[in-house]
Amino acid sequence: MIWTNDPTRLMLVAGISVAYALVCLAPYLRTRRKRLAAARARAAAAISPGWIVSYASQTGNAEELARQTAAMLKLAGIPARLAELSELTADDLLGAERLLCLVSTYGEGDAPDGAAAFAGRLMTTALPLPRLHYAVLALGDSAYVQFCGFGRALDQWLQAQGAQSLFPRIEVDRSADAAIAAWRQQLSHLAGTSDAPDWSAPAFDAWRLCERVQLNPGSAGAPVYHLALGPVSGVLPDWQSGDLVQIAAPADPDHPRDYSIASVPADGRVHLLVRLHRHADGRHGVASGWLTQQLAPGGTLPLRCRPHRRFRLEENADRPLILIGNGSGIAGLRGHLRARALAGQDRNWLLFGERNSAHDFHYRAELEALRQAGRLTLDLAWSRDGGAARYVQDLLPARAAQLRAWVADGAAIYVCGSLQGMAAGVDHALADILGRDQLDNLIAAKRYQRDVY
Ligand SMILES: Cc1cc2nc3c(=O)[nH]c(=O)nc-3n(C[C@H](O)[C@H](O)[C@H](O)COP(=O)(O)O)c2cc1C
Repeated sequence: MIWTNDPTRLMLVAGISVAYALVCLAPYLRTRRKRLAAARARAAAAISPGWIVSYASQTGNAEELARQTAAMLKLAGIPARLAELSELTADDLLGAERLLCLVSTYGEGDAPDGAAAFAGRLMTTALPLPRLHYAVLALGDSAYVQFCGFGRALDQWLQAQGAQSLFPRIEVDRSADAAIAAWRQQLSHLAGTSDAPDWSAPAFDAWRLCERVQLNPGSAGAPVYHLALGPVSGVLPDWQSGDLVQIAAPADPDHPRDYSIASVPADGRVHLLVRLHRHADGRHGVASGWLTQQLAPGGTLPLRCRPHRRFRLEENADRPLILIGNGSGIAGLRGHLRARALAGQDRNWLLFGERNSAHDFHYRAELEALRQAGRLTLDLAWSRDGGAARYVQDLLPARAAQLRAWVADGAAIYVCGSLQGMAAGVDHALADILGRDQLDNLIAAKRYQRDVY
């Protein structure tokens, strides 16, 4: 060992030692820095992923496609947040890199109920979104004047905020397969994957018409029929009250029609209420004419059940229920009443409107039996009977206190029936009684659900 007291030499030795230590430490520090950065990035991605798949859907088509979109991205190794459009905040949009929007249109070019808050809150403001890349899949029906109105409005708003479109908006006319395939192809391209799962909708099964009864003989309105259907295979699918079926009429198989299910699986049959539609020139509607006039009892029809997530009871199953509807809208509400009877839930209030009590009181016997058993509060409006309340919405003002009390007690409100007249009338009456803010809160809490058409 060489020892020295020379301060210059000592300084030199110390300097060399520090430099050596730094050389040894550098790779460790570099690796640690990288590890920490990766962990930070992972945490950031978990909180606000770069990709958001958002949907606005009334009867579940856009929601289902959004789920499939998110699943496909996941398969390609891209974690995306799946969110209803109204869940997104300005910060979510400012922080996201890619936003895929799958949205339908309702009313007359309007946003679906679940997106009304987004349309009102964010689409009326200016947000700088130059970092955001987005794509829109707009679902609609070209029979409406405002075809894909909400999808188009959303696209325009995003563009106006400086967001960059990943590819031109794709519009889906009545669930057309070609447009959905185009969206899938764009996604495969974006995600860099070619082994995406097939998105074909579930197949139709053969069902049998077991029973058909006209519910309103003598009515001033079009005939309404109760249909009971059973699967030819004998195996009943599992559905929940509030769900829909799609039926493909032989004369128009590419455009299946949706009907609300009026029964529960415990009934052993799918019950539907079908009103015979008549065009101005006297021709019958393609699907309703076939189901109510041509198809003979015992005949078969192609049918598939469709979950209607926005109209199921789900987390409202234990709440008091206020059911409001008119005409054939009683179908979806009756499904809920049957589910409630099975579950032993007695806090049910039905407000229903039709033309004449003598002819149009669909399911009168069973509704009155429920009322007599103390399992249903029943309020009726007959537009042709000359009573004080003509339409179902006219029943509400006189019952404002009771309605507020039920809502304060945690009730959920389900509305089923005509969009024209009824849905808007009921919405205005509810807003007058509860206040628009409370009604918006009920929508956000999924305690105000609508199946209107
Ligand atoms: C009452 C009602 C109103 C509708 N209004 C429009 C409309 O104004 N424009 C349009 O393009 N489609 C309209 N549609 C068609 C829906 O957008 C279309 O059926 C879509 O596939 C529904 O998707 P969803 O299940 O995700 O809500 C309407 C449908 C219903 C039942």
